[in-house]
Amino acid sequence: METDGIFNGLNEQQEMAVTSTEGAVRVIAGAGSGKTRTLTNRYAYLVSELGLEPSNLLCVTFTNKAAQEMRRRVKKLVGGERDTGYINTYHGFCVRILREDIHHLFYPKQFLILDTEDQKSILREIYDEFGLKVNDHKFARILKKIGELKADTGYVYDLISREKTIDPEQVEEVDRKIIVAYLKKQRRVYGLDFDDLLNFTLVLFGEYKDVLEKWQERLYYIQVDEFQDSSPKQFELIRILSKGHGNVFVVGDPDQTIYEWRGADPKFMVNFDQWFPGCKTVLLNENYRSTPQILDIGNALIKQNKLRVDKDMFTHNPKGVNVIHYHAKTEEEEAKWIVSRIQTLQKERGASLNEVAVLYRANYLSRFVEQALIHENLEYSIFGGFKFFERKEIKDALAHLKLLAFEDDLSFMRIINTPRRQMGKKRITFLRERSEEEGKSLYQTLVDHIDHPIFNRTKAKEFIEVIESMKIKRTELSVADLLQDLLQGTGYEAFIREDGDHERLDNLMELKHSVVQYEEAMGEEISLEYYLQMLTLYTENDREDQREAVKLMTIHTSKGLEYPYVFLVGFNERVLPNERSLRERKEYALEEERRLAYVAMTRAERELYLTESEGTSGRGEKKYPSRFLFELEESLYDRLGIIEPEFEQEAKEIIRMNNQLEATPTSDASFKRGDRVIHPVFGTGTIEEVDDRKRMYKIYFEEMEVTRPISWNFKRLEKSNV
Ligand SMILES: Nc1ncnc2c1ncn2[C@@H]1O[C@H](COP(=O)(O)OP(=O)(O)OP(=O)(O)O)[C@@H](O)[C@H]1O
Repeated sequence: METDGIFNGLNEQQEMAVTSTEGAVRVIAGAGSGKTRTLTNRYAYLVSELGLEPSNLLCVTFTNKAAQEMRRRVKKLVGGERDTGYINTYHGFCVRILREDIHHLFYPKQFLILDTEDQKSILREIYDEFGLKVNDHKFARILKKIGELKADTGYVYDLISREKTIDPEQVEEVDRKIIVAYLKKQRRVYGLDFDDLLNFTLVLFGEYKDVLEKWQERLYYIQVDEFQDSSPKQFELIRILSKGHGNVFVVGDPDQTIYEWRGADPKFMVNFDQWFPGCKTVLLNENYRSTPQILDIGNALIKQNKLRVDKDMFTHNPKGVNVIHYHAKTEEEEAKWIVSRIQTLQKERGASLNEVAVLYRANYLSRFVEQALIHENLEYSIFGGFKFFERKEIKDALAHLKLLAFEDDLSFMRIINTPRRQMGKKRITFLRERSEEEGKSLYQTLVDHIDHPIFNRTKAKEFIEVIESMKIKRTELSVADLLQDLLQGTGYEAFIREDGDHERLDNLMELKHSVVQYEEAMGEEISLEYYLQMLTLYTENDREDQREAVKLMTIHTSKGLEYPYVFLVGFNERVLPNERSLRERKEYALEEERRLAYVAMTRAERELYLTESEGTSGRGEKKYPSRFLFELEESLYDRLGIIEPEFEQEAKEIIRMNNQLEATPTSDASFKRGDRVIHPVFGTGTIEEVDDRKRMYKIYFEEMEVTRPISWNFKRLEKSNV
């Protein structure tokens, strides 16, 4: 490969970044400024021009998708079948290290990797063993606590120690008991969850200098993409590894930090020279992706953030069409407009569906667009997720309705043991055999044999009672009410609530909302069968993903991607900015939400559409346009659809009120780390941590032997003299 190929089309700054191979280099690169191109070409430069082997180059990306894309591009540039395994995510790279060296920590090289579902099944076993109810100790909360424990690497030493660990039976406090039991089980199967992968690696490097030196020696050049989203531990890993040869190259855009909520800290990017004195900085501020109109609106929005360094992005791209904001009166109108616009793009611009992306803040928002697309027979696929009607909780919920309507075995099997009713394999086999002998459905067989001793100590009877009572009410109730009563009666909704996964609960709410809307749109009561038949249209699974299709995805998934035509939909207050995040993290969240809107807008190359609608949300709240729209001068976009002046007033008033709530002067920290305090309920404690972001303390309370997060706003915390 000629140097020409590598430098072809690079601008001066990009070329400087590519050829700055020695020492520490930081590239601050704005949206669409060619980060990916720069990283890829630098890698190719190291291989083709400097003659290095890929096995000496570490290239960390943020997602698996990005790693694959990078490998593909690198292969194209350098050719051949070289091992590009060190082009990887942090987790993927840690797996490689551990597969080679974890035996030092007395774990087998074939350790298991646990995903969230595995973690939950471990928890389920523990709850069963201790006879605990999920209700009191939601999985999400316990997993969060496990995550908090794993924020530090201390626990790894317990896991790898060959001494006997604490017996969970001996632990009084229930949460801690669960956590201790979790660690024990995890160790028994040699399972490592995502947090462990990094922690084990750090402990391994901390304890075994020779292992660390081997890796330091091996990795001559290190480069990291999306560096602004690195967590402290990820940064630590890079820092220690780069101590070997000192060649570390990081690329990122602080304006695109969208993972602060889970520990990313842009300070590593912004203050990089603190750790790498004398580092070189390259600024990429020419945008190659978007039209000036798109860039202007993105710039105008991101400038509202206070915690940032301005980069003055510019572009030489020719002017395009204006950005459009479409305001609809209802959600259906919004969806219909989006779809008809896509059809217009096909007709008038010759756009292919592959060139169109629909972005939204939360997964449940895909539903209304999906239905409109299906209605118009436009192919679509969901990037990084499932189509709405293919999501587990939606299929489960609908199985309740189907069971009621058809008593089919498939629906029965889906829900009989979800939530758990002790209807395991043995009892199901019993049912199956009887059902075959008697030629009846599984459900009917269960009804007929419910008094058989095998079903003692199960909750099958309660289940049947709910279904039977619903059968009686069936004709009187609307489909929406049937669904509501079924999900409540069988405990399915509570099960999802207890799981604590907000996304799944949002999806369930959205499903209910969609049934209500459907009935309203039909203008009359519809039968259950009719509704289910209509739904098969949406659940048919005969679409091939390879075909040309509109891409639907969350903004988080869209990071790093680009599309000629982008629709940012559901651009409503409470959605973007997301209400829950604002409640939890106040002004930090507001800035992160603004960055999300910025990431969404800057995905667009040629045309950008911002859409939102009036009406009510799945939670029954009135909808208003996002405050971010009002932050933008109207000259930056064309508005279609009319916002009545009174409605605008009302919207602004609501935003102002929300704003006040968010900005309610959260008091400053009155205590510092190490201070001794008295809490009216928990007693005396020591401040372990002062968290500026969440504006709270972590306090260890001695008498109860627990650590609790306490808000800075809590007024009844007093200084203790003991
Ligand atoms: N020097 C250049 N000349 C022409 N086009 C370029 C140049 N550099 C990058 N591009 C193009 O600009 C677009 C954006 O590049 P890339 O995807 O690498 O940006 P990025 O910095 O990763 O963006 P973001 O952070 O917003 O995801 C791509 O289509 C790329 O091909």
